[in-house]
Amino acid sequence: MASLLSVQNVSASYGRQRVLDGVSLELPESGFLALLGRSGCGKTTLLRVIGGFIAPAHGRVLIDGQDMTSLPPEKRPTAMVFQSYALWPHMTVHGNLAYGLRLRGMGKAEITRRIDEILALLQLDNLADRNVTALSGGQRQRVALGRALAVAPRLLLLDEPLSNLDARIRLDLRHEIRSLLKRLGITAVHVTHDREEAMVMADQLALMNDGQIVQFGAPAALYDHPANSFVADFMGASNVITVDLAVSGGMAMIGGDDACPRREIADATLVRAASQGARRLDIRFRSVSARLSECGDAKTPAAAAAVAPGANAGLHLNGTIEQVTYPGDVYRHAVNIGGRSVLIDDAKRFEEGCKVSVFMPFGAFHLFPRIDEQSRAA
Ligand SMILES: Nc1ncnc2c1ncn2[C@@H]1O[C@H](COP(=O)(O)OP(=O)(O)OP(=O)(O)O)[C@@H](O)[C@H]1O
Repeated sequence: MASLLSVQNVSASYGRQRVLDGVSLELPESGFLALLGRSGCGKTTLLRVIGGFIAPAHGRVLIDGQDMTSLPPEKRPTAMVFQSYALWPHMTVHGNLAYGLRLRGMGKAEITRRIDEILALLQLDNLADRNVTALSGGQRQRVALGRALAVAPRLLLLDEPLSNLDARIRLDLRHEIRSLLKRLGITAVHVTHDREEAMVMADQLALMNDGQIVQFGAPAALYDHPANSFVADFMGASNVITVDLAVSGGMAMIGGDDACPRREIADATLVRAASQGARRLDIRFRSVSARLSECGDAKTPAAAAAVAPGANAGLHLNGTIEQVTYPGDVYRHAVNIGGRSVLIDDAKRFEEGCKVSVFMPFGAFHLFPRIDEQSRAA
């Protein structure tokens, strides 16, 4: 399918600070892309380059195959929704919706028809004559969205539109915006640093770090198959244990200390990495992915099998409970494994100081071999 939006090798700087570094992406018609990443990684700058508010130092932005790179925002078929709403405070809802249409020289009758449509679509009909300063945050953001949709853009740009709203309204609006855009077949790029928001709203994620896209793909692809340790961490696998890695007889050997008893793993990627000089391995996992059992229990095969069917179908690590909290539904345990503290959720409460066995089934954790610079150079 031809791309509606094509960003080609874009770099941008503020003065001497390079903020985008060779960013490329493609988005098909009706696609919903979230630019995701920590504060300062360059998401908003990329959105502004797409909208024409910032000129890139290198690269091109194409919409429907047309080069937009040197066009100002008003000449692009885009509309932006800002975090701050950016509504005219002295105008009514109707006045705000009409503003952009008048600027575009649209006739009065057509403006009225278009606005009635938008008011109905966003369930703002009964607020048309109200001044926008007398609206709630959620209503204001709906007006801002309506104003952007009224000009029928080819591409809608959303700059953290939900971040000023309270948590409950944010959850509702996520679904409302996604289903509205899908119904209208609108193509959109959405900036957020909220992983869950990006995952539930967008079809595609571009996870950014330091001015580059580190992984691009469907939410499930980034969640289940993170390309590297950074992506895994951002996608919620924030627990990390580092163990030794070696290769022996064509098998990868991991661990070899009290926290991680030595064991073989038949994994071609690990064997290759170990052969290429990786000596350490980061094991990343989510708090919900591991199960705890008391060390005494886990030593008996029956107890281990009760923890997970097929005791060999995963990894066992040894740790000590440092702290227990109850965020709701499950107990959250801070567990010390080989000097590293990780968080593990379990329906059962394990007391502080208790020695535990931590079981992680295969598929529930991610392995990232570390190749240090010396072995890489060799
Ligand atoms: N107008 C500006 N002048 C100078 N530096 C800027 C300007 N705007 C942003 N920056 C810097 O550029 C970098 C990227 O900023 P950008 O706003 O694109 O990040 P972001 O990922 O959208 O962050 P956030 O989630 O906090 O909005 C940051 O280091 C920021 O401080």
